[in-house]
Amino acid sequence: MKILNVDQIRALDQSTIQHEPIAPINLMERAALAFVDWFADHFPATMTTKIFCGLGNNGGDGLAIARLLLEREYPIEIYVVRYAPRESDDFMHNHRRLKLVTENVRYIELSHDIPAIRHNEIVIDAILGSGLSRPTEGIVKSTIEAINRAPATVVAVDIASGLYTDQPNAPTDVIIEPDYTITFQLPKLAFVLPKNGRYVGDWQIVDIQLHKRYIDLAPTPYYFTQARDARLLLHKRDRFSNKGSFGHALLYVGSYGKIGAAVLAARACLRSGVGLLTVQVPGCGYNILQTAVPEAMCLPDKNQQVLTGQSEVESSDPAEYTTVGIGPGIGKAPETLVMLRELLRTLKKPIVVDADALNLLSENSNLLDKLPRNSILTPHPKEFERLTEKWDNDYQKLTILREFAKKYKVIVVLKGAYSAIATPDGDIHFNSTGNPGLSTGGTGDVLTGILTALLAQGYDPIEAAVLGVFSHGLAGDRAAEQRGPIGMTASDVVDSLRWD
Ligand SMILES: NC(=O)C1=CN([C@@H]2O[C@H](COP(=O)(O)OP(=O)(O)OC[C@H]3O[C@@H](n4cnc5c(N)ncnc54)[C@H](OP(=O)(O)O)[C@@H]3O)[C@@H](O)[C@H]2O)[C@H](O)CC1
Ligand SMILES: [K+]
Repeated sequence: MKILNVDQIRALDQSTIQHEPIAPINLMERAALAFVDWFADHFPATMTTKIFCGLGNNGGDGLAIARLLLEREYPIEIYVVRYAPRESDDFMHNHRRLKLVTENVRYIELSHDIPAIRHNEIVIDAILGSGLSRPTEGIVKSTIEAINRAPATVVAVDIASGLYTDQPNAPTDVIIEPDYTITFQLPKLAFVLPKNGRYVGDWQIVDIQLHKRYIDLAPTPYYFTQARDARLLLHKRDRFSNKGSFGHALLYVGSYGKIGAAVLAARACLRSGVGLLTVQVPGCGYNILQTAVPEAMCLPDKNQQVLTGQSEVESSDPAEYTTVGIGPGIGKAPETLVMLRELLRTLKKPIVVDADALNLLSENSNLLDKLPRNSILTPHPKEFERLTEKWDNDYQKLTILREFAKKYKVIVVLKGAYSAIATPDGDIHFNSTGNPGLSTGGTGDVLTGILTALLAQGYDPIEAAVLGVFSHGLAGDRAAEQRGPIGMTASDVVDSLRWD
């Protein structure tokens, strides 16, 4: 699913009006109805609902929502925040329609007009939407502060008032802090950025049938991966396939004290459909790996403690494998750096690079140029910062991320809530799955195993990254259902992987 910018959203609105065709006021009615359907599914008609409307189209939505909720017999109190002399046409139209069914519309011009809000009430925020053009001030700001102080449940219409759709807010900006945001048709870039968490709450998209062809043709670097997008990427298995059809992956993982990382990555790789798996671990990991993961072949490194790439048994030529994953638990020993350097010198096919392999790259940045094209790097924000530079805000971080992926022609999975996957073409795919339970040791090793398995099976590297990150998050969501987000472990994530 695409994420469009404010100008495109406005143009999409116009395109829908022209091509459907539909009168603007009827489109507003459709949006209001979609909101009210969601609202009625979540809150009973016994709860007092205070709705705060601005003077633009977001406020117009609010007035239409108020009328529709009155029809459904919700006890509604309607407040219009009169911050300017002019209202939008569709606001005025809905104002007139509302006045036909109720006299009960109050106006907030001064602070003392702001009502007290109690804890068992619901607030609907329709003050400002995607038309925000400057920081909130005056009576708008005071109303938002009063709503934020109140103990009520707050639901934002389209986007929290005061939050920019696709540009950074200043730290001093006053913005609604909703429990829910019900947004129209498309996700907004602001929703997937970490600093905005409290200004978004639990967000959901409602479909208002905006012009599909416009959306299909609109250029954007930003995408949001949902289940239906991920499902399209999944390769079907041929009935006559054999284990040779799904590649042979090599994992360079583990060091003394961190063989668990090797086990997790190996298990995840096997649970993600790799044909054959060989795991190279330091000598000390041999018995552990062979016992814990009998499905994998094991190459014990000559060195007992760290990886050097030299094996006890036979010399492993990484080029003979379909792909390589490197990093989980490997540490940063000088011998391991030599191994990484040699790997990057000789290998020309995409690999997966994680954890200490990334830290070795940031300490030896001349190696970045040597990364095979379309390799997948999986840093968390601290690792990414070490590879690049500090950022001031989430938008600047996205710019740095895109530039890095373009410059080195690699795919970067920046891990976190809504992991951001940057491609060498400059696109960013935000992931929709996952939960705070994934913030536990070993889940990154699991992701490396998954991505390595997908590359081994011949997935296009961008598709491997998008699908792998989605499936990892989904497994995390299943694990959280079973164990709860606090009790779940990385092993639970491996056990929850499913590919259907
Ligand atoms: N496109 C869609 O999918 C649909 C959107 N709908 C709803 O429409 C809003 C966007 O409506 P719009 O009128 O463009 O914007 P707002 O309601 O946010 O308000 C704009 C007016 O507010 C002024 N403004 C901007 N910032 C501030 C501020 N900080 N304080 C006070 N006033 C502010 C702005 O003034 P300008 O000087 O910038 O012109 C405007 O006067 C969208 O969010 C949806 O809720 C639909 O109804 C259906 C389809
Ligand atoms: K709003």
